[in-house]
Amino acid sequence: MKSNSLAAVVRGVVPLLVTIGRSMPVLTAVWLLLPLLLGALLVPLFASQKQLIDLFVSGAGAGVGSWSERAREALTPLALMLGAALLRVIVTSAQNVTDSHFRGKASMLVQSLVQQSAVRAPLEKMDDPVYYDRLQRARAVAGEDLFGVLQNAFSALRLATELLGLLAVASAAGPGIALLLAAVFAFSFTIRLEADMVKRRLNRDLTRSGRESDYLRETIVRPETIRDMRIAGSIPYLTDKFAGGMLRSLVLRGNANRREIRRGIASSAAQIAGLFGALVWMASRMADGFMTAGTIIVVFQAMRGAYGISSRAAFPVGKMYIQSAKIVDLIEFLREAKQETGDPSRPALATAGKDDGEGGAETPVIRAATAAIGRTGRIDLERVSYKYAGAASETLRDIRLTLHPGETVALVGDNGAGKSTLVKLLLGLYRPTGGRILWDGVDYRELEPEELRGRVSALFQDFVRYETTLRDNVTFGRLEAGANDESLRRALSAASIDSPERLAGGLDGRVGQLTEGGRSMSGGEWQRLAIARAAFRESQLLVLDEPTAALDPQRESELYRSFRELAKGRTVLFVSHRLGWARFADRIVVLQAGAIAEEGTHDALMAAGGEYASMFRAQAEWYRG
Ligand SMILES: Nc1ncnc2c1ncn2[C@@H]1O[C@H](COP(=O)(O)OP(=O)(O)OP(=O)(O)O)[C@@H](O)[C@H]1O
Repeated sequence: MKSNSLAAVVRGVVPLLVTIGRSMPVLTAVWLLLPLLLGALLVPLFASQKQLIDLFVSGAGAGVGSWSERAREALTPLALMLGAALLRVIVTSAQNVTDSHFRGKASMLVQSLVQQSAVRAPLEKMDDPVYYDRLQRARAVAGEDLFGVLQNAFSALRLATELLGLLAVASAAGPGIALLLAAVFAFSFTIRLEADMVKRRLNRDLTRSGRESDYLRETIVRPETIRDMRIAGSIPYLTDKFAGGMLRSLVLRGNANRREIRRGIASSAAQIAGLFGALVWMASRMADGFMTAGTIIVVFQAMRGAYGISSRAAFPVGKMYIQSAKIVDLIEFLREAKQETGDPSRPALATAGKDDGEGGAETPVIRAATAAIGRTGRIDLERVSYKYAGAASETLRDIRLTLHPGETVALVGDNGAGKSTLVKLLLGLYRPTGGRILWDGVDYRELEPEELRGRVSALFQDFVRYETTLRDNVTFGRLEAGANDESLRRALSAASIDSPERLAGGLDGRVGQLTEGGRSMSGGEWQRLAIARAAFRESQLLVLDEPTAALDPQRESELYRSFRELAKGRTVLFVSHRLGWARFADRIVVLQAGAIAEEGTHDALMAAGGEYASMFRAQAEWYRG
């Protein structure tokens, strides 16, 4: 067993319990204390048993003569024994109820912590495969493994407190007996745990290699395989391979079983020797009049109880060893996320310039900036550049661009030119790695992220399909304001959905296949819903990244007709490869390999005969051809 495994269990489980305890201190305290109480109750239970045995078996009740007198004398220990036994039953039931409640709530809490960490993380993080992978692992551990980890931690705690109670009982015969019991327990437990771990690892390895055996077992007897193998003369090779694999796993399992049996024998021998030694010693003390029969019997019981624990505890502790690495991973993920994003109530937009570890607390600068935002809605990009983490070169270089209030700008360019990246910077989802973006002269870094979020809306290429009601799909665009049916219908109509009844049986009709009776939708219908969602936000800047990619020509022209409605009173930036759309923009910006190649109206760019003109002619030619 690796020496750092126990450290990993402690490093994982303790901070996990601290994290949970901070959010639900009472429930955690009760969850931890009930097993302690159960262990402590063993002491009066055994003490009263000892008293009763001494009273009736050895007649040790000094000065007590008749049976009736002894019976009277026995009332107190009897009441104590019954009381302790009854209390243990009650505490056990309370503990079972608390345990399942605690585990359910704790699992919910940790899952929500992981979710909060993910939604608050700067969006650039999602582009980092290492982070994304860790997030997925943390999500899986919080969702699937945590329940089991807490169950094992609870079993281990319960057995540990019971062991402490039994040690306290054994110490009635003297500290030497308690020490002997502790030493035999430690020996038995360690070797049983080791045997358990060896079997677990073997099972894990055999599950992997077993997949190949399963595959061969299935494949070898298929007619097409037999035909193929006969022609190739490979029958003996595959059957030998299968038999060899099976034999190997049999040998390994046999070795592990024999090892477990040897460990079991060693453990039992140590336990019997311990028990025998203790009995001999106690009997000799009894002969000297220093020990009663009651003490010997209860200590004997305590020792047997502790030995039982040594084999029962191997299972939950062994499982925790296996799970500890995942829990350490989860805890580190949560810790790092907290350090990076601070206060959970803070936003998901990139909080550039607020990496002060304070989670972006509101400062006078930010307040003043927020008050200034939105007076006119002019957006300036000043020498903006952007480089993805781990990328060899910059995706955007030296972008200088102004979006005037109410203007419609088309952003065009080849695949990979950097259009979507520019969109994310404009929306405040990414922070520029060079230069700055200003809204009415105020640097994005000084703006309150919620304020900025309130002024922008977007439709992304990879728009989300919310498998809920039609109404939710639209109102998710602006949850804070109450939505009446009329405004919802207006937004739907701007996305060329004139009849929600026809689409999904009404505003409250369900869409998607998640629930029974949900209307399954085509890609284009989902896209129109996403457009309606973006339209529903009363934003100053509307960004549409390929808004028509999934639409058929009929829907596309319908959307074009409602586009003016969509653009009314706001600045619109849209990205499209269909240059027919760009023709109607106030201005066209052509991006080429991360830099602005040209800029102007359709007519001006066509007259200039540059990149845009050649792209437009190529597309027009293609349609004509
Ligand atoms: N997460 C990322 N990490 C590294 N490079 C990236 C990442 N995302 C995009 N890129 C690279 O940045 C460049 C610009 O990508 P972007 O998606 O902004 O281009 P685009 O103009 O929108 O392309 P398209 O027209 O195909 O949608 C591409 O070369 C792309 O490979």
